Amino acid sequence: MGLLFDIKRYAINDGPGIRITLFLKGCPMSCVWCHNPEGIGKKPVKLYTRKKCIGCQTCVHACPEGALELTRSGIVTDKTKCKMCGTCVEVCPACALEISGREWTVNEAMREIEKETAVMDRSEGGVTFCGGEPLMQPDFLLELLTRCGQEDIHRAVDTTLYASEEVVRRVIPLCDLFLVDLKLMDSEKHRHYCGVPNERVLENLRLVAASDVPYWIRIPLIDGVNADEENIRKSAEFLASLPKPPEMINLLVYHDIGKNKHDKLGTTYNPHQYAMRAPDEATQQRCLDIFAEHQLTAKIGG
Ligand SMILES: C[S@@+](CC[C@H](N)C(=O)[O-])C[C@H]1O[C@@H](n2cnc3c(N)ncnc32)[C@H](O)[C@@H]1O
Ligand code: SF4
Ligand code: SF4
Repeated sequence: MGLLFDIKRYAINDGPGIRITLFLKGCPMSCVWCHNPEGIGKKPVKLYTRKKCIGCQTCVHACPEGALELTRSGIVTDKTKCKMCGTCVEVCPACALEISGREWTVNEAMREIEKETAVMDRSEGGVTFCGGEPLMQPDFLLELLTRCGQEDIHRAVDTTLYASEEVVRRVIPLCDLFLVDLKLMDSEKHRHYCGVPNERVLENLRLVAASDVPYWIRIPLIDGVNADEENIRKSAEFLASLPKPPEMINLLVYHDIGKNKHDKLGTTYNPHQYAMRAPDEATQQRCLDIFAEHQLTAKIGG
């Protein structure tokens, strides 16, 4: 069994071709900009969309735990009482409540993947395992990778590589492409913004680069955090020093989609008020030029 919080079909930015992307729940990092904050915790979470709520209180009366209350700011869930049974979600006439994260068997997940076989074949696409951090559920991931391999489905793993060396070594022979995030080269800053240092990421990236499996690098490009000349130059130098360069570097321009998700979770986006902005075109071009100076292929976008 594994915990998924989303499945995206017809994905065109998660690797080559048209893909189905499975989002595995749980992440050891907590990047302040994360656009999937509902995927960070290891357990299911409830999302509430205030603007959809009509205030009927059907959920309040239906909840067997008495965990819900209608307040001036809408429905509030007492997390100490809520057992995530989903009763409120089922009865809500306005679809204002949803639970993100449910258990899937490997067979169930494979059936979803197999539904996309024709599209994947036509477009030379495949399946991408994303998250959260897919390496946080290694047994589930390894089983799915094995099964997809048996069916000749192209497999990409979108990861921070923040995992044990043993897990990375087990994933390498079962994966056709790694999409690896390189968020910040300075380990202290990495810890500051993402909650953990980066040494393990860099060590595991050396392992991947020394293997036969191709990899792409993804950098969420954020002015005020990592789009400065020093960080981009250090990233380029590090990548150029690896046994095998990345096939592609995707610079993912910062967006604040996570804000809306935090509103639905009842949590605070960017609580420390860090200055985070999308870099302007001149900065984006400067970053591309630095990678080009190091004979590395980079582009804006996924
Ligand atoms: C949500 S992450 C999940 C995979 C893995 N945990 C990771 O971070 O690489 C998927 C991709 O979205 C990117 N991303 C997350 N938040 C973003 C944001 N606010 N703006 C741009 N890219 C973002 C990450 O850098 C990563 O490449
Ligand atoms: S590592 Fe990825 S999923 Fe985890 S918090 Fe950072 S961006 Fe989000
Ligand atoms: S049942 Fe849905 S619409 Fe009615 S109060 Fe609860 S969340 Fe709002």
